[in-house]
Amino acid sequence: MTRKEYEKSQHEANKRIKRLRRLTGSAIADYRMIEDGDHVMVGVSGGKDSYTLLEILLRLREAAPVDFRITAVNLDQGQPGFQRDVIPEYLQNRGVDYEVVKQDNYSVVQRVIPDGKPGCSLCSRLRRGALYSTAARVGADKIALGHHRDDIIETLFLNLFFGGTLKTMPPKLRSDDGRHVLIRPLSYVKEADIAAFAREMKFPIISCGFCVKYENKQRRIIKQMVRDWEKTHPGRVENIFRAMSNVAPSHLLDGDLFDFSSI
Ligand SMILES: Nc1ncnc2c1ncn2[C@@H]1O[C@H](COP(=O)(O)OP(=O)(O)OP(=O)(O)O)[C@@H](O)[C@H]1O
Repeated sequence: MTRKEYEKSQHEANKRIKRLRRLTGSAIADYRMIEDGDHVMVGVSGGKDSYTLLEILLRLREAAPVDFRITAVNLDQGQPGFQRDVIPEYLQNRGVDYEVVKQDNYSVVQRVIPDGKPGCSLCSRLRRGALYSTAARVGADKIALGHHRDDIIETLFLNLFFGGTLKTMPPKLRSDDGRHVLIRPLSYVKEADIAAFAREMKFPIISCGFCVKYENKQRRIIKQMVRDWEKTHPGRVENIFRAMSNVAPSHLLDGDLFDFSSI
């Protein structure tokens, strides 16, 4: 790499960090995700998204006007080959309070889901349950997950194409039993920025044996569709994302959202 190329890449990296902080800060503010005195439990899976989430939250906390506590939690789901020492070692070195929780979801998914079928929804339900009970035990009032802008767009299309419903992953959600609040501080951040940041930070990424074996192929197809659009139709994906916060119930067909009979 020439000196000029090096300087350019440093400049890009600095801009990216600023963008990640700015977009995460905006999402937190727009949806009032974190308030003074909150205890935020960050789910860390060993993937690029949750390492990035944790790092950005730690940096924002240093400069934030509000005081909040962070506890990182890794759920060890018992999948074979899972490199269970990698995450605790990283968290220890980064100086973060953390817990590792063991729950053998792998055996449950293996028993219930035939090989080759997507196990993601069962897997995430089991994981969600374990994260909720851990949050209750450690006294966390918010649970932060590493989903990002692209996850939100893909989920919109998955629901549209296969669920016949117009919905996605919200940036903030109260659990069905009302006891927990999930937050997605990376909601405005593009996956490509996260991937580049994770490379620059050299996070010790470990793969989730689950997702490889029980992958949702439709999500992969939709991800590719969205990526193709980014190349062939610049601005289209941005518009789709903007549309989700610019909804006109009177120009849709759901009588529960708009009282058409009153017209
Ligand atoms: N084993 C786990 N322990 C703790 N939190 C988890 C675990 N698996 C997933 N999560 C949380 O749920 C989020 C979404 O999980 P998902 O499996 O969809 O992973 P992903 O989109 O590939 O993200 P990542 O890159 O962080 O793995 C993660 O970003 C993380 O915050």
